[in-house]
Amino acid sequence: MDHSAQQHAGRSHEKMREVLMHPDAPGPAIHYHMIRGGSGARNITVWQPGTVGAEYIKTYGHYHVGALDEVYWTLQGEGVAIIQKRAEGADGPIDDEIEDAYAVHVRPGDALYMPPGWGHLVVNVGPTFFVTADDSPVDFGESDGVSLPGHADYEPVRRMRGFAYYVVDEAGKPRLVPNPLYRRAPDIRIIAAADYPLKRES
Ligand SMILES: O=P(O)(O)OC[C@H]1O[C@H](O)[C@H](O)[C@@H](O)[C@@H]1O
Repeated sequence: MDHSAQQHAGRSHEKMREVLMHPDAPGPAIHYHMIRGGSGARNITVWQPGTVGAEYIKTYGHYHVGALDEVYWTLQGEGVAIIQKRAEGADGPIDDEIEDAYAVHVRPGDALYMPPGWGHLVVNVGPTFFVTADDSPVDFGESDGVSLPGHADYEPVRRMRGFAYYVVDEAGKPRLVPNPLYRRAPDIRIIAAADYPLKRES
């Protein structure tokens, strides 16, 4: 089957306003570009450089549905990944209580593991396009499988207007700003990829 005409999508500023620190700040029409080939051919994501109301351009962010995990390989540019785990309540995860979180500085050659259940987004903190490859699956049978795949849950992120931390530009350097809508989140710092402890179990 030739899916090449359906393989790409862009995340619009209108959609991103749901999760921005400053939703009314101006931004590029498209924040990032996605090309999906699935776990075999890989998915490629290209972030625009720049900021929106001081916040660096980022992906929307999502939690995986079910036990799906994912690896991101940085191909070009400089990024910060935010990975966060919600507390578990009697009725499932509690969206505004983050039990554990990491902010990881990534550069070309770094591979970053996103474990099942952990939410993840990635921010472009450099002056160039930021480009990654990843191995999450794609289903072209879904109505919007490239832009909004069924294995990703965006709703908790929309409700919380983003993740527990926004990554903002402060005099040319990334700084974490807590999202005040979260009731609980660990106090974290940006760490190097070499110090990130989560790994795929083989
Ligand atoms: O799904 P979003 O939060 O918009 O983030 C976008 C990215 O997320 C996933 O992890 C995909 O596998 C990437 O290929 C995609 O480009």
